Amino acid sequence: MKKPVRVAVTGAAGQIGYSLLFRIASGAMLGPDQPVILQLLDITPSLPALNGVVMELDDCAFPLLAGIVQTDDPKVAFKDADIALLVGARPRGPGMERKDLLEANGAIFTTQGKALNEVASRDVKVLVVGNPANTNAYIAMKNAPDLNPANFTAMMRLDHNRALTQVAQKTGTTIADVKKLTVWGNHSSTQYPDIFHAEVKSQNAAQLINNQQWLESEFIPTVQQRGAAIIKARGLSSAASAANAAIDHIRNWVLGTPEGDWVTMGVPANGEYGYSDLIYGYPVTCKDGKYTIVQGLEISEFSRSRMDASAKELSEERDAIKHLL
Ligand SMILES: NC(=O)C1=CN([C@@H]2O[C@H](COP(=O)(O)OP(=O)(O)OC[C@H]3O[C@@H](n4cnc5c(N)ncnc54)[C@H](O)[C@@H]3O)[C@@H](O)[C@H]2O)C=CC1
Ligand SMILES: O=C([O-])CC(=O)C(=O)O
Repeated sequence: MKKPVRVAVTGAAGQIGYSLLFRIASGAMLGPDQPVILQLLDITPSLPALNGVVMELDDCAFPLLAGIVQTDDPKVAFKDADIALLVGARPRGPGMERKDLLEANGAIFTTQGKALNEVASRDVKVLVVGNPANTNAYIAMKNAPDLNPANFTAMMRLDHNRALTQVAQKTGTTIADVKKLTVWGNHSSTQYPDIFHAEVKSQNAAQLINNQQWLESEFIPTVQQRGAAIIKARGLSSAASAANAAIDHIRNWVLGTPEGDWVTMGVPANGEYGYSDLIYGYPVTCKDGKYTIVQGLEISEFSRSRMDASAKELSEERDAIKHLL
Protein backbone atom coordinates (compact mmCIF):
# COMPACT_ATOMS: atom_id res chain seq x y z
CA MET A 1 0.00 0.00 0.00
CA LYS A 2 1.36 3.46 -0.96
CA LYS A 3 1.75 6.20 1.66
CA PRO A 4 -1.36 8.46 1.66
CA VAL A 5 -1.13 11.80 -0.15
CA ARG A 6 -2.43 14.79 1.84
CA VAL A 7 -4.88 16.78 -0.28
CA ALA A 8 -6.08 20.10 1.16
CA VAL A 9 -9.29 21.54 -0.31
CA THR A 10 -10.60 24.99 0.62
CA GLY A 11 -14.23 26.01 0.21
CA ALA A 12 -14.96 22.34 0.80
CA ALA A 13 -18.59 23.01 1.82
CA GLY A 14 -19.32 24.86 -1.45
CA GLN A 15 -20.79 23.66 -4.72
CA ILE A 16 -17.49 22.82 -6.43
CA GLY A 17 -16.41 21.03 -3.25
CA TYR A 18 -19.48 18.85 -3.43
CA SER A 19 -18.54 17.68 -6.93
CA LEU A 20 -14.83 17.41 -6.18
CA LEU A 21 -14.31 15.62 -2.88
CA PHE A 22 -16.06 12.37 -3.76
CA ARG A 23 -14.08 11.98 -6.95
CA ILE A 24 -10.76 12.66 -5.20
CA ALA A 25 -11.66 10.08 -2.55
CA SER A 26 -12.65 7.54 -5.20
CA GLY A 27 -9.22 7.68 -6.85
CA ALA A 28 -10.19 9.69 -9.95
CA MET A 29 -7.48 12.30 -9.34
CA LEU A 30 -4.40 10.38 -8.19
CA GLY A 31 -5.16 6.86 -9.38
CA PRO A 32 -6.84 3.69 -8.13
CA ASP A 33 -3.93 2.63 -5.90
CA GLN A 34 -3.20 5.94 -4.19
CA PRO A 35 -4.71 6.50 -0.70
CA VAL A 36 -5.55 10.10 0.19
CA ILE A 37 -6.12 12.11 3.35
CA LEU A 38 -8.58 14.97 2.77
CA GLN A 39 -7.81 18.14 4.74
CA LEU A 40 -10.90 20.30 4.37
CA LEU A 41 -11.11 24.02 5.06
CA ASP A 42 -14.10 26.30 5.14
CA ILE A 43 -15.09 29.42 7.11
CA THR A 44 -16.57 29.02 10.60
CA PRO A 45 -20.25 29.52 9.61
CA SER A 46 -19.91 26.80 6.96
CA LEU A 47 -18.51 24.16 9.34
CA PRO A 48 -21.91 22.53 10.06
CA ALA A 49 -22.49 22.11 6.30
CA LEU A 50 -18.93 20.82 5.92
CA ASN A 51 -19.64 18.27 8.63
CA GLY A 52 -22.60 17.04 6.57
CA VAL A 53 -20.31 16.56 3.55
CA VAL A 54 -17.86 14.63 5.75
CA MET A 55 -20.72 12.41 6.96
CA GLU A 56 -21.50 11.61 3.32
CA LEU A 57 -17.83 10.91 2.57
CA ASP A 58 -17.88 8.48 5.51
CA ASP A 59 -21.01 6.88 4.13
CA CYS A 60 -19.32 6.17 0.80
CA ALA A 61 -16.82 3.86 2.55
CA PHE A 62 -14.12 4.74 0.01
CA PRO A 63 -11.28 2.21 0.38
CA LEU A 64 -8.70 4.89 -0.62
CA LEU A 65 -9.83 7.50 1.91
CA ALA A 66 -7.27 7.19 4.70
CA GLY A 67 -8.42 10.15 6.81
CA ILE A 68 -10.40 13.39 6.90
CA VAL A 69 -9.57 16.65 8.66
CA GLN A 70 -12.24 19.41 8.86
CA THR A 71 -11.28 22.86 10.06
CA ASP A 72 -11.68 26.62 9.77
CA ASP A 73 -7.94 27.16 10.33
CA PRO A 74 -5.75 27.30 7.18
CA LYS A 75 -2.70 26.21 9.18
CA VAL A 76 -4.48 22.99 10.16
CA ALA A 77 -5.82 22.40 6.65
CA PHE A 78 -2.45 22.97 4.94
CA LYS A 79 -0.28 21.08 7.47
CA ASP A 80 2.11 18.90 5.43
CA ALA A 81 -0.24 19.16 2.42
CA ASP A 82 1.18 17.62 -0.76
CA ILE A 83 -1.59 19.10 -2.92
CA ALA A 84 -3.70 22.19 -2.17
CA LEU A 85 -6.83 22.98 -4.16
CA LEU A 86 -7.76 26.57 -3.34
CA VAL A 87 -11.43 26.68 -4.28
CA GLY A 88 -12.92 28.70 -1.41
CA ALA A 89 -13.90 32.15 -2.64
CA ARG A 90 -17.02 34.00 -3.68
CA PRO A 91 -18.42 33.14 -7.12
CA ARG A 92 -19.65 35.87 -9.48
CA GLY A 93 -23.27 36.47 -10.36
CA PRO A 94 -24.90 37.60 -13.63
CA GLY A 95 -23.43 40.74 -15.20
CA MET A 96 -20.11 40.56 -13.32
CA GLU A 97 -16.64 39.96 -14.74
CA ARG A 98 -14.42 37.65 -12.70
CA LYS A 99 -12.02 40.48 -11.89
CA ASP A 100 -14.92 42.22 -10.06
CA LEU A 101 -14.30 39.57 -7.38
CA LEU A 102 -10.75 40.72 -6.69
CA GLU A 103 -11.76 42.95 -3.83
CA ALA A 104 -13.92 40.30 -2.13
CA ASN A 105 -11.54 37.38 -2.73
CA GLY A 106 -7.99 38.70 -3.05
CA ALA A 107 -7.30 38.90 0.68
CA ILE A 108 -8.19 35.21 1.16
CA PHE A 109 -5.12 34.30 -0.87
CA THR A 110 -2.79 36.49 1.18
CA THR A 111 -3.71 34.57 4.33
CA GLN A 112 -3.64 31.20 2.58
CA GLY A 113 -0.33 31.90 0.83
CA LYS A 114 1.23 32.71 4.21
CA ALA A 115 -0.23 29.56 5.78
CA LEU A 116 1.05 27.37 2.93
CA ASN A 117 4.46 29.00 3.32
CA GLU A 118 4.50 28.09 7.00
CA VAL A 119 3.11 24.56 7.16
CA ALA A 120 2.68 22.84 3.77
CA SER A 121 5.04 20.26 2.30
CA ARG A 122 7.98 22.05 0.61
CA ASP A 123 6.87 20.37 -2.64
CA VAL A 124 3.20 21.26 -2.33
CA LYS A 125 1.40 21.53 -5.67
CA VAL A 126 -1.08 24.41 -5.48
CA LEU A 127 -4.02 24.86 -7.84
CA VAL A 128 -6.07 28.04 -7.47
CA VAL A 129 -9.67 27.72 -8.66
CA GLY A 130 -11.29 30.64 -6.80
CA ASN A 131 -11.76 33.64 -9.09
CA PRO A 132 -10.10 35.60 -10.48
CA ALA A 133 -7.93 32.48 -10.45
CA ASN A 134 -4.74 33.74 -12.13
CA THR A 135 -4.35 36.81 -9.98
CA ASN A 136 -5.36 34.96 -6.81
CA ALA A 137 -2.64 32.41 -7.59
CA TYR A 138 -0.20 35.30 -8.03
CA ILE A 139 -1.20 36.68 -4.60
CA ALA A 140 -0.76 33.28 -2.92
CA MET A 141 2.62 32.72 -4.64
CA LYS A 142 3.95 36.12 -3.58
CA ASN A 143 2.88 35.50 0.02
CA ALA A 144 4.77 32.21 0.13
CA PRO A 145 8.38 33.29 -0.46
CA ASP A 146 9.88 30.05 0.93
CA LEU A 147 8.06 27.86 -1.58
CA ASN A 148 9.04 27.35 -5.21
CA PRO A 149 6.96 29.82 -7.31
CA ALA A 150 6.62 27.09 -9.95
CA ASN A 151 4.39 25.19 -7.54
CA PHE A 152 1.63 27.81 -7.80
CA THR A 153 -0.78 27.31 -10.68
CA ALA A 154 -4.20 28.61 -11.73
CA MET A 155 -7.00 26.70 -13.38
CA MET A 156 -7.27 27.19 -17.14
CA ARG A 157 -8.28 23.57 -17.69
CA LEU A 158 -11.99 24.24 -17.79
CA ASP A 159 -11.36 26.67 -20.66
CA HIS A 160 -9.13 24.06 -22.34
CA ASN A 161 -11.80 21.36 -22.00
CA ARG A 162 -14.50 23.72 -23.27
CA ALA A 163 -12.38 24.49 -26.34
CA LEU A 164 -11.74 20.77 -26.98
CA THR A 165 -15.46 20.07 -27.10
CA GLN A 166 -16.18 23.00 -29.44
CA VAL A 167 -13.53 21.74 -31.90
CA ALA A 168 -14.68 18.10 -31.66
CA GLN A 169 -18.30 19.12 -32.28
CA LYS A 170 -17.36 21.37 -35.20
CA THR A 171 -15.30 18.67 -36.89
CA GLY A 172 -17.65 15.78 -36.10
CA THR A 173 -14.93 13.99 -34.14
CA THR A 174 -14.49 12.97 -30.52
CA ILE A 175 -12.39 14.54 -27.78
CA ALA A 176 -9.74 11.84 -28.15
CA ASP A 177 -9.17 12.98 -31.75
CA VAL A 178 -8.34 16.59 -30.76
CA LYS A 179 -4.85 17.41 -29.51
CA LYS A 180 -2.55 20.35 -28.77
CA LEU A 181 -5.12 23.03 -28.08
CA THR A 182 -4.01 25.99 -26.01
CA VAL A 183 -5.92 28.64 -24.09
CA TRP A 184 -3.48 31.49 -23.62
CA GLY A 185 -3.66 34.13 -20.92
CA ASN A 186 -6.19 34.86 -18.23
CA HIS A 187 -9.17 32.80 -17.06
CA SER A 188 -11.42 35.69 -18.11
CA SER A 189 -13.23 36.95 -21.17
CA THR A 190 -9.85 38.03 -22.67
CA GLN A 191 -8.53 34.45 -22.78
CA TYR A 192 -7.42 33.30 -26.23
CA PRO A 193 -8.31 29.75 -27.27
CA ASP A 194 -5.86 28.90 -30.07
CA ILE A 195 -6.45 26.21 -32.68
CA PHE A 196 -3.53 27.13 -34.96
CA HIS A 197 -1.29 24.46 -33.39
CA ALA A 198 -4.12 22.06 -32.62
CA GLU A 199 -4.58 18.77 -34.43
CA VAL A 200 -7.69 16.80 -35.31
CA LYS A 201 -6.82 13.22 -36.22
CA SER A 202 -3.25 14.46 -36.86
CA GLN A 203 -4.39 17.17 -39.29
CA ASN A 204 -3.93 20.85 -38.44
CA ALA A 205 -7.25 21.98 -36.88
CA ALA A 206 -7.25 25.52 -38.29
CA GLN A 207 -6.56 24.27 -41.82
CA LEU A 208 -9.14 21.50 -41.53
CA ILE A 209 -11.89 23.83 -40.28
CA ASN A 210 -10.73 26.65 -42.57
CA ASN A 211 -13.40 29.09 -41.46
CA GLN A 212 -12.20 32.44 -40.11
CA GLN A 213 -15.75 33.63 -39.53
CA TRP A 214 -16.49 30.65 -37.27
CA LEU A 215 -13.17 31.12 -35.48
CA GLU A 216 -13.67 34.82 -34.72
CA SER A 217 -17.43 35.05 -34.29
CA GLU A 218 -18.29 31.68 -32.79
CA PHE A 219 -15.43 29.61 -31.41
CA ILE A 220 -13.40 32.25 -29.57
CA PRO A 221 -16.39 34.12 -28.03
CA THR A 222 -18.18 30.87 -27.08
CA VAL A 223 -15.17 29.65 -25.11
CA GLN A 224 -14.46 33.10 -23.62
CA GLN A 225 -18.08 33.57 -22.50
CA ARG A 226 -18.89 30.02 -21.47
CA GLY A 227 -18.74 30.72 -17.73
CA ALA A 228 -21.24 33.57 -18.11
CA ALA A 229 -23.49 31.38 -20.29
CA ILE A 230 -23.56 28.70 -17.57
CA ILE A 231 -24.44 31.31 -14.94
CA LYS A 232 -27.27 32.57 -17.15
CA ALA A 233 -28.63 29.07 -17.75
CA ARG A 234 -28.20 27.61 -14.27
CA GLY A 235 -28.45 30.68 -12.07
CA LEU A 236 -25.21 29.43 -10.48
CA SER A 237 -21.67 29.25 -11.78
CA SER A 238 -20.30 26.01 -13.18
CA ALA A 239 -19.47 23.47 -10.52
CA ALA A 240 -19.28 19.86 -11.76
CA SER A 241 -17.30 20.86 -14.85
CA ALA A 242 -15.03 23.04 -12.71
CA ALA A 243 -14.41 20.15 -10.29
CA ASN A 244 -13.72 17.86 -13.24
CA ALA A 245 -11.20 20.34 -14.64
CA ALA A 246 -9.42 20.56 -11.27
CA ILE A 247 -9.11 16.77 -11.22
CA ASP A 248 -7.77 16.76 -14.79
CA HIS A 249 -5.24 19.50 -13.96
CA ILE A 250 -3.81 17.72 -10.91
CA ARG A 251 -3.92 14.26 -12.50
CA ASN A 252 -1.85 15.41 -15.46
CA TRP A 253 0.54 17.41 -13.27
CA VAL A 254 1.19 14.43 -10.98
CA LEU A 255 0.83 11.49 -13.37
CA GLY A 256 1.93 13.16 -16.64
CA THR A 257 0.43 14.19 -19.98
CA PRO A 258 0.07 11.67 -22.81
CA GLU A 259 2.77 11.49 -25.50
CA GLY A 260 1.98 13.78 -28.45
CA ASP A 261 -0.36 16.10 -26.59
CA TRP A 262 -0.30 18.96 -24.13
CA VAL A 263 -2.70 20.69 -21.72
CA THR A 264 -3.25 24.28 -20.63
CA MET A 265 -2.18 25.37 -17.14
CA GLY A 266 -1.97 28.85 -15.63
CA VAL A 267 1.66 29.01 -14.46
CA PRO A 268 4.19 31.70 -13.54
CA ALA A 269 5.47 33.44 -16.66
CA ASN A 270 9.25 33.87 -16.77
CA GLY A 271 9.67 35.42 -20.19
CA GLU A 272 8.06 32.63 -22.24
CA TYR A 273 6.42 34.13 -25.35
CA GLY A 274 7.38 37.57 -24.02
CA TYR A 275 5.46 37.58 -20.72
CA SER A 276 6.72 37.72 -17.16
CA ASP A 277 5.63 38.30 -13.55
CA LEU A 278 2.11 36.99 -14.28
CA ILE A 279 0.28 33.70 -13.89
CA TYR A 280 -0.48 33.08 -17.55
CA GLY A 281 -2.23 30.24 -19.42
CA TYR A 282 0.38 28.28 -21.39
CA PRO A 283 0.57 24.94 -23.18
CA VAL A 284 2.47 22.54 -20.92
CA THR A 285 3.58 18.93 -20.89
CA CYS A 286 4.03 17.14 -17.55
CA LYS A 287 6.38 14.36 -16.54
CA ASP A 288 7.56 13.02 -13.17
CA GLY A 289 5.45 15.58 -11.29
CA LYS A 290 6.87 18.61 -13.13
CA TYR A 291 5.39 20.72 -15.90
CA THR A 292 7.31 22.26 -18.80
CA ILE A 293 5.99 25.12 -20.92
CA VAL A 294 5.92 24.18 -24.62
CA GLN A 295 8.33 26.60 -26.24
CA GLY A 296 9.00 27.70 -29.79
CA LEU A 297 5.46 27.71 -31.21
CA GLU A 298 5.06 30.12 -34.09
CA ILE A 299 2.71 32.94 -33.15
CA SER A 300 0.85 34.84 -35.89
CA GLU A 301 -0.12 38.50 -35.60
CA PHE A 302 -3.74 37.42 -35.11
CA SER A 303 -2.75 35.30 -32.11
CA ARG A 304 -0.21 37.75 -30.73
CA SER A 305 -2.67 40.64 -30.42
CA ARG A 306 -5.06 38.45 -28.44
CA MET A 307 -2.32 36.98 -26.24
CA ASP A 308 -1.05 40.51 -25.51
CA ALA A 309 -4.54 41.77 -24.62
CA SER A 310 -4.91 39.03 -22.00
CA ALA A 311 -1.42 39.73 -20.59
CA LYS A 312 -2.32 43.41 -20.36
CA GLU A 313 -5.45 42.60 -18.38
CA LEU A 314 -3.40 40.39 -16.03
CA SER A 315 -0.87 43.15 -15.44
CA GLU A 316 -3.73 45.55 -14.63
CA GLU A 317 -5.15 43.04 -12.13
CA ARG A 318 -1.66 42.71 -10.64
CA ASP A 319 -1.41 46.48 -10.25
CA ALA A 320 -4.78 46.52 -8.47
CA ILE A 321 -3.66 44.05 -5.76
CA LYS A 322 -0.23 45.48 -4.88
CA HIS A 323 -1.45 46.10 -1.31
CA LEU A 324 -2.01 42.33 -0.86
CA LEU A 325 1.58 41.30 -1.67
N1 LIG B 1 -11.06 28.77 -12.39
C1 LIG B 1 -12.19 28.28 -12.84
O1 LIG B 1 -12.24 27.75 -13.96
C2 LIG B 1 -13.45 28.34 -12.04
C3 LIG B 1 -13.50 29.04 -10.85
N2 LIG B 1 -14.65 29.11 -10.12
C4 LIG B 1 -14.60 29.85 -8.85
O2 LIG B 1 -14.49 28.94 -7.76
C5 LIG B 1 -14.92 29.59 -6.56
C6 LIG B 1 -15.84 28.67 -5.75
O3 LIG B 1 -17.03 28.43 -6.47
P1 LIG B 1 -18.28 27.63 -5.83
O4 LIG B 1 -17.82 26.39 -5.17
O5 LIG B 1 -19.30 27.58 -6.86
O6 LIG B 1 -18.73 28.69 -4.72
P2 LIG B 1 -19.62 28.42 -3.41
O7 LIG B 1 -20.08 29.77 -2.94
O8 LIG B 1 -20.62 27.36 -3.65
O9 LIG B 1 -18.57 27.85 -2.38
C7 LIG B 1 -17.49 28.60 -1.92
C8 LIG B 1 -17.12 28.03 -0.56
O10 LIG B 1 -15.95 28.72 -0.15
C9 LIG B 1 -16.08 29.02 1.22
N3 LIG B 1 -15.17 30.10 1.58
C10 LIG B 1 -15.33 31.44 1.46
N4 LIG B 1 -14.29 32.08 1.95
C11 LIG B 1 -13.40 31.14 2.37
C12 LIG B 1 -12.14 31.19 2.98
N5 LIG B 1 -11.54 32.34 3.29
N6 LIG B 1 -11.53 30.02 3.29
C13 LIG B 1 -12.11 28.84 3.03
N7 LIG B 1 -13.34 28.74 2.46
C14 LIG B 1 -13.96 29.88 2.13
C15 LIG B 1 -17.56 29.35 1.38
O11 LIG B 1 -17.99 29.27 2.75
C16 LIG B 1 -18.20 28.27 0.52
O12 LIG B 1 -18.42 27.07 1.24
C17 LIG B 1 -15.58 30.90 -7.02
O13 LIG B 1 -14.67 31.97 -6.84
C18 LIG B 1 -15.84 30.65 -8.49
O14 LIG B 1 -15.92 31.85 -9.22
C19 LIG B 1 -15.79 28.48 -10.53
C20 LIG B 1 -15.80 27.76 -11.71
C21 LIG B 1 -14.64 27.66 -12.55
O1 LIG C 1 -17.67 32.07 -14.92
C1 LIG C 1 -17.55 31.99 -13.69
O2 LIG C 1 -17.64 32.93 -12.90
C2 LIG C 1 -17.16 30.65 -13.14
C3 LIG C 1 -16.00 30.23 -13.93
O3 LIG C 1 -14.90 30.68 -13.70
C4 LIG C 1 -16.24 29.45 -15.14
O4 LIG C 1 -17.27 28.80 -15.29
O5 LIG C 1 -15.34 29.45 -15.99
